[in-house]
Amino acid sequence: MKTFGRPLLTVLKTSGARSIASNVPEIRIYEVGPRDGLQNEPKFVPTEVKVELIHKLASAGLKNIESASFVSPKWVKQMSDAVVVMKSIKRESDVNYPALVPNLKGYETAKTCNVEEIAIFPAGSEAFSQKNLNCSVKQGLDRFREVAQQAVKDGIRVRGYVSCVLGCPYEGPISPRTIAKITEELLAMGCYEVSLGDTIGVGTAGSVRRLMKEILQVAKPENIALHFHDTYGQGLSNLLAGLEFGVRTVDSSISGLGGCPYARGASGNLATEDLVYLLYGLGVNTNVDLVKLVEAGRFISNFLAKPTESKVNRALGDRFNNHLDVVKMASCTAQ
Ligand SMILES: CC(C)(COP(=O)([O-])OP(=O)([O-])OC[C@H]1O[C@@H](n2cnc3c(N)ncnc32)[C@H](O)[C@@H]1OP(=O)([O-])[O-])[C@@H](O)C(=O)NCCC(=O)NCCSC(=O)C[C@@](C)(O)CC(=O)[O-]
Repeated sequence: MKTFGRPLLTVLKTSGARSIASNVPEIRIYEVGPRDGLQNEPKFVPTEVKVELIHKLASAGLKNIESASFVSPKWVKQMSDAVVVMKSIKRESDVNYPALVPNLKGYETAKTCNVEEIAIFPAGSEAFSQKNLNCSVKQGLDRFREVAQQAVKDGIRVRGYVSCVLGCPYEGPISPRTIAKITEELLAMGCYEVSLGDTIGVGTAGSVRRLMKEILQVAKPENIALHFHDTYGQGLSNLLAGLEFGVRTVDSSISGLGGCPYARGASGNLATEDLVYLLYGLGVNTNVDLVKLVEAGRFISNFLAKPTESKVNRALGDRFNNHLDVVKMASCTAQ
C-alpha cells in the first residue's frame, strides 16, 4: 500500500504517533460495542450483561469504551439503563468510559454518573437529523454547542460525531464540504476529536479519500477519528484509506455489532476483532489481547443468540488460546 509514494507502515512509523514499545506505532481504538453495538438490539439486554461486556472489553486491553447513551428512553429504550450501567462499571484508572449525550438534559444526567467524557452527534444530512434528533442540522449544532460549552466549563472532555458522512439513507450522497463545515464547527465548540461516521456503511476507499482531502482543509488528522459501518464489507479498506491521511483513532465494535435505529439499512460496525487482527498484521501496536477480545465477542454473540459478524472471530474458532500465536499468524500473513 502506497501513501504519497511511501508504504503505509513507513507513514505510520514516521508520523509521530506515540509508540508503546520497540518503535512500533500506536493506533487508538475507540470501542463502541456497548453503545452503538447494542442500541439497535430489539430485545432489552439486561444491565448486568452490558456491564460484564464492558469489563471483558477492558480486560482485553481496550482503553476507550463508549459505554452508554443518555438519550431519551422514549427514542432508544435499549439505552434506558445508562445511569445504572455507568454507576455499576468497575472503572479501571487507565480506561476511558465515554457516553453519548443528545442535549442538556442528557448531559445533566451523565454528570451525576461522573462521566469524564461525553460524545455529541450532529448529522451530516437534514433528513437524518430530523429522524434521529427531531431537529434540523443547525438546531442540532446549536443544541450541541450548549452541551459542549457546559462540559468544557465542567472539565469534561467532548468528542463529536458527524453521522452520514458518506451517504444518508434518506438523501443519498452528502457533499464532503458539508461534512467538513460541521467538523470545523464541532472543533470550534470544544471537541477534542471528531469521529466521521459512515452510518450506513456505503462508503468506499474512493469516497473516504475524497472526504479526507476536504476534512484536512479544516482539521488536523490527530483530531479526526474514523467510524465505519461494514454494511457493504468495505470497513477495513475504508479504514486503510483513512489511515493513509494520518488519522490514528479508529472506532470499532465488538463482534461487529451495531446500527442506528433511525438509519434505515444501517448494519454493524467494523468488528474490533477484525481491526486488531489487521493492526497486528501491519505491525501496529494495539496492546489488545486478541484471544480475550474473541472471548468477549463470543460472550455477547452467545447472549444475543446470533452469530458473530467478525470474520476473525469466526475464523479463529478454538484454534488459539495464546494471543502471541495469533499475532505471529497475523504478522506472517502480512509479509
Ligand atoms: C434528542 C431527542 C431527545 C429529542 O427528542 P424530542 O422528542 O424532540 O425531545 P423533547 O425535548 O420534546 O422530549 C421528549 C421527551 O423525552 C424526554 N427527554 C428528552 N431528552 C432526554 C434525555 N436526554 N434523557 C431522558 N429523557 C429525555 C423529555 O423529558 C420528554 O419526556 P416527556 O415530557 O414526554 O415525558 C431524541 O431525538 C433522542 O433522544 N434522539 C437520540 C436518538 C439516538 O440515540 N440515535 C442513535 C445514536 S446516533 C448514532 O448511532 C450514530 C453514531 C453516533 O453512532 C455515528 C454513526 O454511526 O455514524
